Amino acid sequence: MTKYLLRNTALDILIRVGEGGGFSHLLINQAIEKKGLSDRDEALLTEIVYGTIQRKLTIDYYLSHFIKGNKKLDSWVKWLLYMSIYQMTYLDKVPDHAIIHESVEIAKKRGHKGISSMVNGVLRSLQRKGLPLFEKVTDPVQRLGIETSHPFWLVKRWVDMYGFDVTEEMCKTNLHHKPISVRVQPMKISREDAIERLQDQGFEVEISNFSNQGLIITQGNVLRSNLFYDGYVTIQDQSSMLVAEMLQLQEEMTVLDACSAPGGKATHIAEKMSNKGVVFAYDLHEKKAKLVGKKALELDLSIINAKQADSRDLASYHEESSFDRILLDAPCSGLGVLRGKPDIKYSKSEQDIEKLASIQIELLESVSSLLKKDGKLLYSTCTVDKHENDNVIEKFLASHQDFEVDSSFFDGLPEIIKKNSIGISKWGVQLFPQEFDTDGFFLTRLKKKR
Ligand SMILES: C[S@@+](CC[C@H](N)C(=O)[O-])C[C@H]1O[C@@H](n2cnc3c(N)ncnc32)[C@H](O)[C@@H]1O
Repeated sequence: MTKYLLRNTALDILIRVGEGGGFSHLLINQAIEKKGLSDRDEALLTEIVYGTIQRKLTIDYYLSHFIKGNKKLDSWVKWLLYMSIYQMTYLDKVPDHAIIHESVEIAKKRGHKGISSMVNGVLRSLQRKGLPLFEKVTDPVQRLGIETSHPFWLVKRWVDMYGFDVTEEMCKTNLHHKPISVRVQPMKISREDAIERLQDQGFEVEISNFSNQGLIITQGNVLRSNLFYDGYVTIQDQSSMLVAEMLQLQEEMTVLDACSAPGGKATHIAEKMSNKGVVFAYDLHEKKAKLVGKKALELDLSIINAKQADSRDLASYHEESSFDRILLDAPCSGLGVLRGKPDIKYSKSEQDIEKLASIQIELLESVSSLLKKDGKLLYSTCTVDKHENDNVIEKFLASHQDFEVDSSFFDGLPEIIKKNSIGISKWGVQLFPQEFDTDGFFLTRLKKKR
């Protein structure tokens, strides 16, 4: 594909994301499949789209110094400028004059001469004058938001919850790539053999401290390895691997995974049970529930019973006290996964967080009645927000005297977390992305006393 076409494709994706017409990771995958891109083109397309979205607010601040007044730009022109400024500022491989030339060509084809001259003028004056300084922004919270491209409300919320320093580190970490980690399917291959085979194929691999099935791939695209194709390893963030590790699973248990799609944790649970027992895996959406079944098949796990259901109504399918273990990996705002899904930081609002917190409580209330006495319930989210994490647990426990936080949960955490985590509270563990290079994630384990 020519560089011109590649940038045009990137622009199409950015415009659709900007209009709320899809998530960037899905649109990129669609484009890659449809256009059959080479590895290099795929990497550049991904870099331009993700990078531009990831830095959107910072770039908008830069742009505001070169387009004065309230000049209203068409959405496609704005994205073209964002995309061009991203490449000029953050990518060294392509010279500025080539980026400007192609942007002007795109502007000519999509618009008219006036627009292409304006694009040319803006990009050339940015090239000539250089980038404006952040020091001009005097409020530190606002400055942090602009510098790291996070919306003001979110930075302020995090500063109020966790303090300025933790927030600053988190925002900075969110701008960088996260290493890919995989989970080995232990019934098909040992971790040692998987390491050897991956290394033989040229991958660089490290062992995870979070799970004895976990590996971190520091070099190489594991999606292209035959171990991945053949279901010997599956992609999973290390923080998510902690969930099944902390559920104290045994063979022949009856387990509920109330919010299970696409099935990362349900399959891990089945592996921990050596595929003996039963895992009921539900999801609100039929299509998504099917993904869980598909994933179980890929990993040769037969004890997972994946179905569609609203887990707030599970009492109509299962009797009270029927599960040894329950996982509630709740729907959440996803503010812990901004490195992989940068669109989330612009699409979520404080009202969404309120709504999600009520759904999380409803789900907890409903599934908790299905837990056996002495059973364990693990609650987790991939977000960094007290309202959806600590506060949900606190509220639930205040009205459910028969439950408590299982104190042995904290003893069982990996040493690295026990020694270094800044997010341990009496309600559970908040992992920040900067701490262990994982997603931002919350988990805790509750126990039923009577
Ligand atoms: C965080 S994701 C689960 C990820 C999954 N546990 C895994 O490891 O692959 C939350 C899931 O909850 C589902 N969900 C949302 N509301 C639900 C409800 N009321 N009942 C059941 N599932 C629900 C969503 O469709 C989404 O797939």
